[in-house]
Amino acid sequence: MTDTDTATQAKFQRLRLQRFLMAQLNYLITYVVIITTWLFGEYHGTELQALSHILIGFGTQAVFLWLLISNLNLKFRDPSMTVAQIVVATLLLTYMLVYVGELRGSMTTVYAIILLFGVFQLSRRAFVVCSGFALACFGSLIILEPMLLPEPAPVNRMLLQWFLLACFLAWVSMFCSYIRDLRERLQMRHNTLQVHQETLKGMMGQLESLATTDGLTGLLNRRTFYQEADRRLTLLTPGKTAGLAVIDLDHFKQVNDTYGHDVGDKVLKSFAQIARESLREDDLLARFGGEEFILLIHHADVDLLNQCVERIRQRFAQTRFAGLPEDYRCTLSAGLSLLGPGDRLDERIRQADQALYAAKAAGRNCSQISDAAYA
Ligand SMILES: Nc1nc2c(ncn2[C@@H]2O[C@H](COP(=O)(O)OP(=O)(O)OP(=O)(O)O)[C@@H](O)[C@H]2O)c(=O)[nH]1
Repeated sequence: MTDTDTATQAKFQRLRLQRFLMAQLNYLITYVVIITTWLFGEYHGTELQALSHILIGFGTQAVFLWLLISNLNLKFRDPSMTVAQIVVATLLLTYMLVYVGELRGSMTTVYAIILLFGVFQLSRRAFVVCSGFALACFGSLIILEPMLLPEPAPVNRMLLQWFLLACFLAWVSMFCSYIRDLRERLQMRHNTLQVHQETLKGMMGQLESLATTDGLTGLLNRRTFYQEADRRLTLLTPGKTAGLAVIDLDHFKQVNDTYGHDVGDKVLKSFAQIARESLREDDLLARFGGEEFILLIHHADVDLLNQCVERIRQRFAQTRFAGLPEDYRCTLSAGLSLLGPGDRLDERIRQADQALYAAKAAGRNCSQISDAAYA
């Protein structure tokens, strides 16, 4: 089970416990009714019956609480145990109604309150079955009362109460069904919104990627390079330098003209891959334009910068590209420079560019270091 699953499960368990505790208020009301009717001599049963009702109530609720706290309820098909809790509460209420005499009429509404606990959990069918069960329990009173009490209530009154309860529960069922529909619609709307939110997030990510990277090579684009390089320049501490290299593929026009633009694109993509694989994660590599690339290595001196560029140059010069003849080798030239704290980026790029021209003039497939790097 993932951490998210565990968190969700814990959240639902908390909700179930909250609902259970709320139901205890209902029980409390029935205990208060039993005790007060008994105190006022209105309770038609014995003390033992009154006590047994309260004890059964405490006992059954203790079992539910234990199941919830020990997470054993999670093993059930319905971990909320809604039907079981409704059945127990309905039976206990019926047991109480036998003995509360005149209060019976008003206390029948508690059946509806018990059913309300199932409004979000029970299916429409289960809700109707639970309502039917409540009616059957109350109906059984009409049959059993003459056997249980010496002075049973008049049958006509009992039948009328049963009929009123049936009407009331039918209304509650309809109302709960309406609430459930409303909730389902809200849930659907919420789900749709969530899907839209995910899509938007994805699109934002794509837009960001489009705005910051070069579509062909996947490297950073020129604008993002400037932003990030400027930021890194401000982080340079006195005495430290960053290495800057402008890299240009040699005779690239020839590749395009002879073997086609598609092959040229593949060479550009391969260069990006080779260069990225030859560098560390935090080295900044960007496509500067056309077949020109720019590299910034944080905390590098001339030697380190030279080593990095040489690594790329040699690997690139040894690579065979699909679409080019077997013995055709592409090469690159590079101009190197160093950046120190307080330096102007565009000025250093211009110097690296000049060094690149020098490398081209020196026969290509090599790198040159700007004199300014030694200053
Ligand atoms: N396939 C492809 N070619 C590109 C792309 N961007 C620029 N180019 C080509 O790169 C070539 C650059 O040519 P030049 O600037 O003459 O340079 P070069 O042929 O590499 O010569 P030197 O730099 O002097 O070695 C041009 O033909 C551009 O069309 C691209 O995205 N894909």
